[in-house]
Order: sequence, then structure tokens, then C-alpha cells
Amino acid sequence: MADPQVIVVFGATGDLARRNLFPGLFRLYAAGLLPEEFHVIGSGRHAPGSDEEFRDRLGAAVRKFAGDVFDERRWDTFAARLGFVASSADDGAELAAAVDRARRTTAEGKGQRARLLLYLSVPPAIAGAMVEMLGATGLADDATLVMEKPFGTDLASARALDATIAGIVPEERVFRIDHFLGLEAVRTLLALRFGNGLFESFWNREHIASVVIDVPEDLGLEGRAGFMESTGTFRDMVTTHLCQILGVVALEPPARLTADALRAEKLRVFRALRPFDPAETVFGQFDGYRAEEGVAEDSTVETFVALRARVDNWRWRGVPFLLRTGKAMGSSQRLLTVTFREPPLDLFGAGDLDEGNGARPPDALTLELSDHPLVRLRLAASRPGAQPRLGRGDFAFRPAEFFADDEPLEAYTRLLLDALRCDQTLFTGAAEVERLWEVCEPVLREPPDPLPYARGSWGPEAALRLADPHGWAVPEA
Ligand SMILES: NC(=O)C1=CN([C@@H]2O[C@H](COP(=O)(O)OP(=O)(O)OC[C@H]3O[C@@H](n4cnc5c(N)ncnc54)[C@H](OP(=O)(O)O)[C@@H]3O)[C@@H](O)[C@H]2O)C=CC1
Ligand SMILES: O=C1O[C@H](COP(=O)(O)O)[C@@H](O)[C@H](O)[C@H]1O
Repeated sequence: MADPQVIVVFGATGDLARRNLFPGLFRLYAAGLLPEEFHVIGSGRHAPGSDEEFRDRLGAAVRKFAGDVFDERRWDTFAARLGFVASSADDGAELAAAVDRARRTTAEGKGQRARLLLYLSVPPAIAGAMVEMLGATGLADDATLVMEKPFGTDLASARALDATIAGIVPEERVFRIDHFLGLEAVRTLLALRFGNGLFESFWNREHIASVVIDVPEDLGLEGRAGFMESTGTFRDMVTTHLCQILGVVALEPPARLTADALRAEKLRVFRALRPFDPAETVFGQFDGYRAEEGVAEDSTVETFVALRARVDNWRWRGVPFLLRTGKAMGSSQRLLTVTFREPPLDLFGAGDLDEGNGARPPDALTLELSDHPLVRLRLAASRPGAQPRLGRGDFAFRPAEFFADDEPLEAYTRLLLDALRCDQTLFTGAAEVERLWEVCEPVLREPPDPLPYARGSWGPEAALRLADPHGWAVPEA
């Protein structure tokens, strides 16, 4: 990482850039993880005013989202290397000239041009045209290219996008990002499964009754009506984040922890993933969505999805994988819950464990899908006293607290760093993405009518029933 570096963020005035990308770059800078010589150019069709105004806007965002590492002096030195140059899919000439200048000046005296990373944080429908522009202007010639999710909007467009990219940037320089893969929780899960002798022996259909990936969000549109109307929650969250987490839960032990090995195993899971069935998929739309600014008054776009997935392989056949996510729900949480089968004989009287609802068997492993994940193993335990009675007990473990000297990396910060050092391990491959669109195709072809749900609720009633008999992970049983 010693080489001088220029980074161009397309979509620099967007929500992701404000909340994650610039705060992530700033965290890397604050941690001394960016090269000494670097320059960042934001781009988009509409300039946010002068460079000064752009920096001020970003300064406010980074102050809000970067957390404790923010400090004014550090920000000023970072911001001095920031600028904005407008570009669009039709016209990248001014940007190409600015990038060329920046690459020379950033590497001044080193006898080379600075390395270039291009980050496309634009709506999926425009991604192909933007890549063509990068090719036509020569910007992509020797650059690393990061592509935001969702990659395409269906199988045909993902294939077309892959073909466009393949003609312009070699695959080893293409980084399809899915920030859920950058969560500390993913590394925690891999370490639990493959760093211990314990878990793999029961990580299969013999012992596991269900897997729930539950990602309710309490936030609404946050000014992203245009994005929601054109993308919807199924494409935005399910085809991407939730499926990627499913892939990590279900994959076979890779021979090595390398990009090739990990992606190959994830691809094998996705090949075994049965195409989603519209009859086992519930779409919802929160009450009041159609009255939001920028939303069509007869919109049928889904803001909520729940579905039952199945992995038809030797390890998982018959185990339901339940996926749920939605906007304007009761709370924001991300929980993976692996529920184990009940013991064959009820020696203690199961009624003792039925603390009012009786829905979920006692033993389950839960993992918060976050950057500071909590791992919880809930078990039946003997209650002290004269009678043999069972209660529920938790073993809880938060790696960030246990290893208090080590600082977890926020997901985007980690993935930006990985892209800068050309490590594709936590990025998705073209074949994975294409297979996932294939799996999603039946639902895209015949989307269920979205059912209404109240803001602050857990989604439509039909979705609650989809998770029988154990229920969703949130709110906790
Ligand atoms: N926001 C989030 O929480 C997350 C978003 N993402 C992904 O990030 C990407 C961007 O999302 P987000 O920032 O929320 O979207 P926004 O709508 O907030 O921002 C989109 C950005 O793209 C630019 N843009 C839009 N259309 C074009 C165009 N035709 N040509 C060039 N630039 C264009 C816009 O600037 P201008 O209009 O000036 O051109 C704007 O800067 C999406 O792919 C999304 O899936 C991923 C994870 C989380
Ligand atoms: O990709 C996306 O992710 C966010 C949820 O992730 P978070 O890390 O910001 O909590 C989601 O709200 C957004 O709609 C989606 O585009």
C-alpha cells in the first residue's frame, strides 16, 4: 500500500457515499492505512457547488458517521486531498483529464502514475453505461473497479453487465461489493465453523431444524424514494445481502481461506439453492408508502420481503432457510438464528421450557450480523432445586469485548481496504451473482402482490405464518 493512489467515487453526492464511503475512507486515513500520497475525486452529474462546498457537505457527514475517530484537524488534512469533477455516462472527458492530472501530481517525483481505483456507487440501471464510459475515456485502462450492488437488475442485465466489464477490465481487477460480506460477523461465523472442531459435526440437516436470516429495518425511505421505486426490496436486499449470508452459512469447508476457494464453495451453495417459489414468498408495502414524495400513487413496489428458501444438497436437504427484511418495521436488527432439532426423548417435560409461547426449541445459535457481533448459544439447563426442571440459559460471547485490544473494522472500511490491496476474498464473483439472479427469476417473473403492513410492525400477517413453527428471530421468542 506504499504506492501513490487516486480514488474516484462515482455517486459521490449519494446516500451511500455520505454515510459509508467517505467515512470509511476517512477511517482508513485516520488509522494510517491509506498510502502517504493519495487523492480522492468525487463525481456525479450534478456538482454540489465548489470544491469547498463539496468538502463542507462531506465534512458534516463524516463527522456524523465516522464515529470517535473524527477530529477537525485530521479532517482538514484529509479534505485538502478531496475534489469534485462532474461526469455522466455520456461525458467523462473532463473527469478523465482531471484524473490523469491527479495521477501524475499524486505520484510526482516517483517516475510513475498513481494507481487508480474507480468506485461505482450509482443506481444499477446506469452501471453498464457508466462502465462503457470508463472504457471509452481510457479511465479503466489499468484501474481497479469496484461495483456496488445490486449487480444488474435481473439475469439478462447482469450477464450484459458482466460482458461489458469483461471487455474493459480483467476479472482480477473487478470487485463486486456486498457490504454484508465485510461485516465482522462473517469472519466470526467462518471462525466459529472452521476454527473449531466443535461446530462442523452438527452443522447439517441431522441436527439443524431451521436457519433464519432476519433483517428488519426501522428506517423508511430516507430520501431514497427514486432508488426504492426503481429497485424494490427484493432486488436491493434479498438477491444481495441476505443470499450472500445464506451462502456463508451453508458453504462446505473450503480447502483454503482464499478468494478462489471461498467463492467456489459459495457458488456451489447457490447452484444447489432451489429457485425461489412465488408461492412461498410474501411481499409487503408499508402503510403510507404511496404518499411519500417521489413514489407513484399506485406503486406496487415492495418494501418488505419474506421467503422460504431451500438448499437441495446432501448437507441441507429439508432444512428451511427463512429470509426476511423490510423497511419501516418494528426495529432495526440483523440476526442469524440457527435452531437445532429437539432431543429424541423428552426426559424433563418440555412444558417446563414453554415460557408463555412455546415456539422455539431451547437450543439455538444466534449471531448478530454486525461489526461488533454477539454470539449466543441458547441451551436448556437444569434449574437449581429439588425437582428436575429445565430452564433456558445463554452462553454469550462478543469477540470485540473479549479481544478488547483489537479494533474491529466497519464493513465498508474493511472492504475499501481489501479493494485497495486487491484482495477479492470478501467480494462476489460473476458466476455467483448470475446464479443468484437465476434463483430469483421466478419471483421477478411473477412477483406476489404486496400486502399492506403497519409502520412499526413485523410485516404482513401472511409473512408471520411463513416462519411456522419456530417463528422469526425478531422480536425474540
Ligand atoms: N444507501 C445505502 O444504504 C446503500 C446503497 N448501496 C448501493 O449504492 C448505490 C448508490 O446508492 P445510494 O447512494 O443510496 O443512491 P442515491 O440515489 O442516494 O445516489 C445515487 C448517486 O448516483 C448519482 N447518479 C444517479 N444517476 C446517475 C447517472 N445517470 N449518471 C451518473 N451518476 C448518477 C447521483 O448523483 P447525480 O444525480 O448528481 O448524478 C448520486 O450521487 C446503489 O447501487 C445502492 O444499491 C449499497 C449499500 C447501502
Ligand atoms: O444495501 C443496502 O443496505 C442497507 C442496510 O445496510 P446498513 O449497513 O446501511 O444498515 C439498506 O438500508 C439499503 O436499503 C440497501 O441499499
